[in-house]
Amino acid sequence: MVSGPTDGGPMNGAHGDGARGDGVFIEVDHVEKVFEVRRRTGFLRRERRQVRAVDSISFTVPRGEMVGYIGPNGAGKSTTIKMLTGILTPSGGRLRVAGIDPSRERSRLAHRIGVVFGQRTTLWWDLPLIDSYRLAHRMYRIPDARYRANLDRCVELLELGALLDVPVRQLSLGQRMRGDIAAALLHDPEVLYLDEPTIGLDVVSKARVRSFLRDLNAERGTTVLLTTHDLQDIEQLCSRVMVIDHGRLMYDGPLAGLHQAGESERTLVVDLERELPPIDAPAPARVVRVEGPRQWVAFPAAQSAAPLVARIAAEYPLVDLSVREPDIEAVIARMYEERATA
Ligand SMILES: Nc1ncnc2c1ncn2[C@@H]1O[C@H](COP(=O)(O)OP(=O)(O)OP(=O)(O)O)[C@@H](O)[C@H]1O
Repeated sequence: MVSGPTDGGPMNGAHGDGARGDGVFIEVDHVEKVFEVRRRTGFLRRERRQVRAVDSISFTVPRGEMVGYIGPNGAGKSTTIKMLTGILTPSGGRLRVAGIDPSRERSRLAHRIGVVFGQRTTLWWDLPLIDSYRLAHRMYRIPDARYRANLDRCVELLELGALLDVPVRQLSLGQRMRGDIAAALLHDPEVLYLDEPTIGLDVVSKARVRSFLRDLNAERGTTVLLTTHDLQDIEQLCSRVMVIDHGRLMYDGPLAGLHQAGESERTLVVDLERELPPIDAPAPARVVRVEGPRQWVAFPAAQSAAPLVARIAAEYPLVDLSVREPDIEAVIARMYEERATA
């Protein structure tokens, strides 16, 4: 990560090979992963079943982009990341990272990628944090000057100075996560896969991790693929988001477009002078909640609020009103619901 563009580091395409001429760094073309699962169904009986964890997914990621990869539990996110790192071999389709087929040349690729799994650590549990970094130094054969520069920068930006001599098992979750992120970056990876990097962190630690990732991407052009259940991670870091469900890509585009894709709604929060029966709103607008004199009227996000506001103001004893934009959680929940009932 931390090599500057002038010190001969790998940033700015200095690797030369790999990324296509058009800047595409990750290529996923109709990739599938099918697991064979055996289930006991009786005393000596076993049933074989296939789980299609990833179902003909295609996308490309250009160098330097930060992309969110989201979906409900069991959607196929981790399986995709495991195929991108070469841990798993696809059952079908074509996959390239920096021009490398991950499962065929896993160790060659390992020098160019960094991986952080929020729920597991790659650090040595009983050893002081610094020992895991020394090990990575040797394992990845990082040149001494580069290692020192990268470590110094990570220590400074992730505030690890006081933690280097502390055994990993004594670190808090947030401290360990920052330690893990540093470990993944010491060898200057061009792409960083982050699987739930802010899970379980408090607000301050989340902010610190997000700000570090933003800087890393802006300064070093590191490509980032981010899997998370925390949609604020996506809102604050990614201009593009991919939504996966049941192994299929449901949406790939800018965050703003998700609202449209989810056919989301806005809500008019209406304060009346007194408690009244639900407002008679013209369809498709409708009252979705009533609490004393306050009522919530949902209407399509693409529609102007003005006619609805004018009508309510003319027909009801209005005290105050405000319009609430849909939050991304609601939009995505709606997308999942629609798919489940389709
Ligand atoms: N090694 C495996 N053997 C059999 N089935 C598996 C295996 N790994 C994953 N699966 C199944 O594949 C599907 C996708 O799992 P995956 O872990 O990729 O989902 P995910 O989106 O990462 O979920 P989560 O958010 O819960 O981590 C699930 O149905 C899961 O049970």
